[in-house]
Amino acid sequence: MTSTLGLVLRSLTVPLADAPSLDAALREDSLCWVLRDEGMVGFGALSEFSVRGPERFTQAHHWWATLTADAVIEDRVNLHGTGPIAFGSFTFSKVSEHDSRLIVPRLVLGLREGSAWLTMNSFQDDLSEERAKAELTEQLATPTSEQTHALADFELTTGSLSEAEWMAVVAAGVAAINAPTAGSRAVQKLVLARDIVARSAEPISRAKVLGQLISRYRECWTYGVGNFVGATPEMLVEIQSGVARARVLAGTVDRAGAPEDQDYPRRMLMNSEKQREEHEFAVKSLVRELAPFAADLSVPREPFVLELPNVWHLASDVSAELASSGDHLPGTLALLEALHPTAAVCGTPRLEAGALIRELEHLERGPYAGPVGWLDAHGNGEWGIGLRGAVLETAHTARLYAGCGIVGASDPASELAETWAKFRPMLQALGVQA
Ligand SMILES: C=C(O[C@@H]1C=C(C(=O)O)C=C[C@H]1O)C(=O)O
Repeated sequence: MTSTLGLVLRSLTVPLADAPSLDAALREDSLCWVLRDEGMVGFGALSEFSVRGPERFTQAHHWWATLTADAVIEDRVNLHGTGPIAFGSFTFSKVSEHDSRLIVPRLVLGLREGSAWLTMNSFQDDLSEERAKAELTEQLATPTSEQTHALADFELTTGSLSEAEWMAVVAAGVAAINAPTAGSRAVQKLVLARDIVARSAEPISRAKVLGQLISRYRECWTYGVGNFVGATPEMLVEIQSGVARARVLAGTVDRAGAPEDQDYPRRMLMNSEKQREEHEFAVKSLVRELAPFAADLSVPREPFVLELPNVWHLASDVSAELASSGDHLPGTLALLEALHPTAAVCGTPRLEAGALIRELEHLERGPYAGPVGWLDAHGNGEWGIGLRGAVLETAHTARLYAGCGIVGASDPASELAETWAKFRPMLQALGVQA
């Protein structure tokens, strides 16, 4: 943990003409949050807060609130993401041995609505437009890895469980759903995940991996916070000017080998009782947790089919006007704490599903399926669910995670196949697969 007691955060945001594209700006250790070429890339860590345990959101909130309370901010751009921001990643589990963290970069290059900006943060009185631009030029001059994106030489191994063991876990989950034990509330949906490990002969280029994800997964938020990288299609919550938006996903069909038939995804998702049920659980759980914070909540009657390069998902975009108590809107981190984990990554009911995951899954999820994103000093931010990602454990090793919603009608072999479809974005970005 870095103590920032007594330090005054200063932040300057200036418009930037001739900005490089965000993927071209990525260096090996950049922070990243990009959707369709827009978003933010951060350089350097001015200040970082690391935390573990059940109070991780509250403690992170206090750190950020203290740091920004007396901040001296000059924002000449005023867009979503300008001013001082912190990138962050929180573990799925409150008992995880991985750190949750917030990182305030020294520099942020941002692009939104066609406008580019540069933010410089400091604890000294040394901010100026010239200095910020000079530091960006210096950052961009540092080379990224020479590794070209050819199919690299990788060895893939299973992580904590073999495929057969994981299918047995899914079968146990299905059995628990179909024959609930007396005395506890029955689990109706459960999300079970697994991990695989990719070892590369060559050092993995984090910048290239992120670049691949940005260019291939245009409907996904490509994130890079510390050693956690990926491209998630699921928005836990975006908060902008008092409005919260979420994109809830659940229900998946693999596109690999799918028939050409245009109607196939709709038929497989919209007309499938199992998929619709899984989706319903996820939407309901989000709405239930969001409702206490909302003055007005808008929930679509029907989901839509979201097309990604690897899979189709059932998707629902929910939005809410946040209710203020006094003159305060709920803090971003308070909202995250309430919404996480949704039934898209945990299950229904949440407590019982969580207990069953701990009992059955045999996986340290780390940051996988936890919130990942950024927040500003005014309560705005974007927090995706950390899916379709990997932890770059060493220069040569990536641990990939994927999970599936399990209901009473789930089949272990189909769920195993679904995890492979969900590993695909990272496998392709690493160069393990074409
Ligand atoms: C759990 C994951 O994805 C979640 C589970 C889904 C499903 O079971 O259909 C779909 C989207 C996500 O909400 C994952 O990608 O690892």
